[in-house]
This record gives sequence, C-alpha cells and structure tokens, in this order.
Amino acid sequence: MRGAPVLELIPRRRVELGPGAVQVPDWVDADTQRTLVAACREWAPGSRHTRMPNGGVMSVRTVCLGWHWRPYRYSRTLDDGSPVLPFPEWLRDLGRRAVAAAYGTAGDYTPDVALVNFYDTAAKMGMHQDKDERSLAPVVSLSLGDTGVFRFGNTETRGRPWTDVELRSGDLVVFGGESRLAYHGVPKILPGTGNIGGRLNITLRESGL
Ligand SMILES: O=C(O)CCC(=O)C(=O)O
Ligand SMILES: [Fe+2]
Repeated sequence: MRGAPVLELIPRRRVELGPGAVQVPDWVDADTQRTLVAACREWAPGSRHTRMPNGGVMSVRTVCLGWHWRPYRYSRTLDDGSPVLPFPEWLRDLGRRAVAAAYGTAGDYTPDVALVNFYDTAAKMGMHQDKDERSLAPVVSLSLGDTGVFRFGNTETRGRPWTDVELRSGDLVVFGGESRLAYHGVPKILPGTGNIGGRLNITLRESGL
C-alpha cells in the first residue's frame, strides 16, 4: 500500500526544485492539516471548474480567497458579480511562516490571494506559469490528502527539463526568486494515498494589486 507509513523511519529531506524553489516535506503539522481541511470544506461550495479562454474547462475545482482569478486576471468579484470570499489573516500568517521555513526569513511577505484547488482522483493540471500577479513575491503551496505528482520545470518552456516530486499531505513547496515564473503542473494524483478522498492544494500569492 502506498502512503505515509505510521513510522517514517527515514525522514524525508528538503528538495531544491530550482533556484529559490524548495519542497519542505511534512511541514504542516497534523492539527493545522485538520484545520485547513475543515476550512476547505467551508470554502468548497464556492468552487468551480475554471473555464479557459480557448473553451476548455479545468478538471480541478477552484475557489479563490481575497481576489478572484479567472484566466488571465484577478478581480474582486466572481463572474456573477458576487464578492470574492475574504482572505483570512491566519492564512497570511501561515504563509509567512512557510516562507520563513523555506528561506530562513519571511521578509515582508504579505500574501493576499489564495487559490484552493480540489482534485478528484482523475484531475490534473497542465504545465503553466503563475504570472497574473503583479508582485514577484514567492508562491506558497500547501498540499493535503492524496499524494500528487508535482512537475516543476523551467522558466523558458513548458517542456523539459523538469523534476517530478510526490507531494504528500502536509508538504510545502515555495517557489520564488529565479524560479518564480517556472512552469509547473500536476500530471497525476495517486488515489487512496490520503484520507480525504482526493487532494487539496492551497497556493498563497501576493497579488501586488
Ligand atoms: O496543485 C498543485 O500542487 C499546484 C497548483 C497550481 O499550480 C496552481 O494553483 O496554480
Ligand atoms: Fe500554478
């Protein structure tokens, strides 16, 4: 059976995914994971499959906090004109602690947007850049539930070279600096590896708006 064994005999090590990009395994403690999953349940009714300008529809469901993202811009309202959910202060503080864990200091990091993605076992996310923010502050990514294969590429093309890592529940990824605009995606979810029947990913960003 896959998934985290009860006793992790060999601690999982930090992985540098690129300059300024790091995976910190098991960074989110069990209590905070439960809090995040409970919060995602509250936010879930607002989630939608994002429609792309080319007519395609994303397989993940997404709900935004702080600013609403639709390709390729942010706004304060949803497509139906309703206000976006607020970005909670506790999530900003968690984001600051995450950047400090990755880089040694949070600096003046002040995330004001979260994209919360709900993956069922068949969902994936194609290679893309997070480039609709005006700020080049780092992106903080928190993973919960089923393990996802995270593909972290380069800033030039959506193709190789890339590195694939497995993001388990509680794993943190921070990408900033020279890797802030690196292409990345989620080619695969490993079903049954978590205990929430799917995968959640929360990315925190500074909109610069
Ligand atoms: O689910 C992930 O790990 C990545 C999500 C992502 O890249 C995004 O929301 O822009
Ligand atoms: Fe992304």
